[in-house]
Amino acid sequence: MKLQCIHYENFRNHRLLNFEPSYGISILYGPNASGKTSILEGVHYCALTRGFHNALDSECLYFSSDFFVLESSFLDATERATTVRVLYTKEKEKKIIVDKSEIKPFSRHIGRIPCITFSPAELVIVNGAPAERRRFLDNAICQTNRRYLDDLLAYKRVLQQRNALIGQMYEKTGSQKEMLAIWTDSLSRLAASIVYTRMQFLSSFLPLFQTLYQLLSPDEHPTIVYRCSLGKVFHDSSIDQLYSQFLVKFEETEREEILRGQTMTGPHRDDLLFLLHTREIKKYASQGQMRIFLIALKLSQHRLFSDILGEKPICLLDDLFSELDASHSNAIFRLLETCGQTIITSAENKPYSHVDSISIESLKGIKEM
Ligand SMILES: Nc1ncnc2c1ncn2[C@@H]1O[C@H](COP(=O)(O)OP(=O)(O)OP(=O)(O)O)[C@@H](O)[C@H]1O
Repeated sequence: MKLQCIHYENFRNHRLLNFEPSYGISILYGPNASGKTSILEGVHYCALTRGFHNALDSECLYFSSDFFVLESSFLDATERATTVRVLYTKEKEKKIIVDKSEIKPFSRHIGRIPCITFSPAELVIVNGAPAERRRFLDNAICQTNRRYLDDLLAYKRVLQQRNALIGQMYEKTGSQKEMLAIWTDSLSRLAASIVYTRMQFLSSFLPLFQTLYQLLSPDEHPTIVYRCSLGKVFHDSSIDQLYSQFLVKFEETEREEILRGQTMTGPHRDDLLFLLHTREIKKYASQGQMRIFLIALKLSQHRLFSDILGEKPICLLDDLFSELDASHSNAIFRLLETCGQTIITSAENKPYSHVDSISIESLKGIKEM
């Protein structure tokens, strides 16, 4: 997938701006706070319907304005063009228009413009709370598997209903018990399908990840383990086996769940363990090792998407090279040369060959700095 051009109006600090990256690797350089990250964020909106790091739409609105517009055009591997327009107004919320048709719900757009990101703020995937790793895994799967996104949305709804019910169940009544059995069954089915899909994804992802990681840091041995709140699960378990395990677990923990007023087992409680030489990375690794781990995760995601979709995702890499030594930067660069369109932001103009260096000052339009 390639971004041909994108136009920004009232988006973050850009009143009016056009950006046309090259189809290979571009380094977008400029001083701090000149709006480089905001340019990547606009592309992210057009590809994945939202800004970086759960930013609210209203936060992306140029401070004193009432609306923002992003207009972009993409070309896929068969040279078919897709135009994406994102329009946000304070009053009417956000609209996504793809090739002149409005998209609703926004989830229907996910996967159309495959894209991967790297930003220093995403280091929380490696060293933050389990929810960050679940979000990484879910986002990765959603871009290539529509059913998974539907399951996740349905799971969230059923979980809310079940939590609301067990929150009221200090005094059990017959009808509440019947309702609980219905929600538990639905939740178990969805949970089994989600855990199954996550484990399938990891079994394709892990070998790719280990190979790529060792190209970046040859003497280190990373691994990833799926930690399931069900307890021990086998990688070759079927959806039906997982479903039965969930039903048994919910039966065993019913009293405790009612006492606590919440659902204690399920994919919303699972985690990924990231290990380097069998030690948990978030407890023992250096800052540089964590960065390399994250970069390897993202590049593996890129490889996997390319294999599944037959389409190379666009790479949006914010401040990629800070805190990395020259040998790791060079190794990453060699890998990026095969990744298709890549846009890297940097405070400095990096002297790499086969790279289009773009100064943010040179972009057309009015920039507020
Ligand atoms: N909604 C908004 N309206 C106007 N300006 C904003 C808005 N949100 C953020 N900004 C400002 O836009 C500027 C550009 O931020 P951005 O993160 O894109 O810069 P950058 O070039 O990536 O900086 P750095 O090199 O320091 O990472 C910052 O000064 C930021 O405070």
